[in-house]
Amino acid sequence: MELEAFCRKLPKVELHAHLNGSLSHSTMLQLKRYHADSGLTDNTDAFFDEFQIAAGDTRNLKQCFQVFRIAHSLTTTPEALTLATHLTLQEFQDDGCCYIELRSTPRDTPHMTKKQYIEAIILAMLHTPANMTIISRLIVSIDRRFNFAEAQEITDLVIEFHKLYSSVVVGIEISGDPSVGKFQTFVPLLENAKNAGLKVTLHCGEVCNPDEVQEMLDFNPNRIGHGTCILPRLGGNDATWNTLCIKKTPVEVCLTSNVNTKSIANYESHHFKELFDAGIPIIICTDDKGVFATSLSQEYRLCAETFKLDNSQLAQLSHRACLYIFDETSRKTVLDKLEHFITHNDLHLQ
Ligand SMILES: CNc1ncnc2c1ncn2[C@@H]1O[C@H](COP(=O)(O)O)[C@@H](O)[C@H]1O
Ligand SMILES: [Zn+2]
Repeated sequence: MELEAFCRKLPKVELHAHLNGSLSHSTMLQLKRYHADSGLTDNTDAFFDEFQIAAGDTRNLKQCFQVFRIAHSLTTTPEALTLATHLTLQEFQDDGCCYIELRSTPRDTPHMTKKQYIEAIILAMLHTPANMTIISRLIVSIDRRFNFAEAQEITDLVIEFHKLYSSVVVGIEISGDPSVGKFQTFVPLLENAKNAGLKVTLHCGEVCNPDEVQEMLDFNPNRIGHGTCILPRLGGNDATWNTLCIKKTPVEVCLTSNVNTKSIANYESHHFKELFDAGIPIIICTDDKGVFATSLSQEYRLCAETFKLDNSQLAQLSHRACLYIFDETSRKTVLDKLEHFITHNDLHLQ
């Protein structure tokens, strides 16, 4: 089987995907049509094409955070959010993804509150179109630029919704512009969420800030995203790298995102290699498949091509990723699917 086809067929789990960053060109067009049909204002025409990166182009992180506003102006009502969620889940399913933890930052808009924002995604996940088999769960995001009160409002909502819909709302995370805000602001809130049974993942080391990386690893999150500036050669230090090697905190690796935002110079020098060799759990993810014009199967293919992995090793990566999904009750279902694929394709796990 061709590598591209294999990567698409391989049952995969997506554990790091921001909803508004995952909107494809076609989803955005459908959202624009919904706006037109509903008589809602749509002011995205002038900069619509800036959202998805052009082939071969890069964008630094700061520029990246500007383009999310384009998607945000198309997801301001519960109906638009439902449509965006369903279309995005369908695309992940079509790409061979069988379980996804989608994450999103609740926003107050002229048409809904933060509470209605979260509720709309939960209901969209509970009431998927009939042909949808992908298992979807929600991680609620806190933006680093939020002050304590704003972050507390979101944490309280997540805990409340986790009690009501524990099968859907599985985690909380910190994201947003890494040069803004302080991790320590959110620690007491994350502790509360943890105590309420939620899992925690953190965007960690997207920019050089070894003190914060150390604080994050010492917090013992269930997973971290990116983990770029942890190795000494990438702006971390011996202490941060040693801590990661000892704790073996699972890392959500987003190759295209890291290279497109210039966090990493090129694929060959990506820290995947060191993480892999050190036996640190790796989960291949997309981050923002809409913004970076990628897909989960493309990330697996890139990984195989860059680091010379064979099909069994790719299956092993996907298999191992299943161990770190937040919804433990879905783990067996997902593993069974993958093991069935492995047996029927003559692949071998080590
Ligand atoms: C590229 N690396 C990244 N680093 C940090 N945060 C990121 C990100 N990519 C996306 N986000 C976060 O996700 C939001 C968009 O989705 P939602 O509105 O939440 O669904 C962005 O505004 C940012 O806060
Ligand atoms: Zn991210």
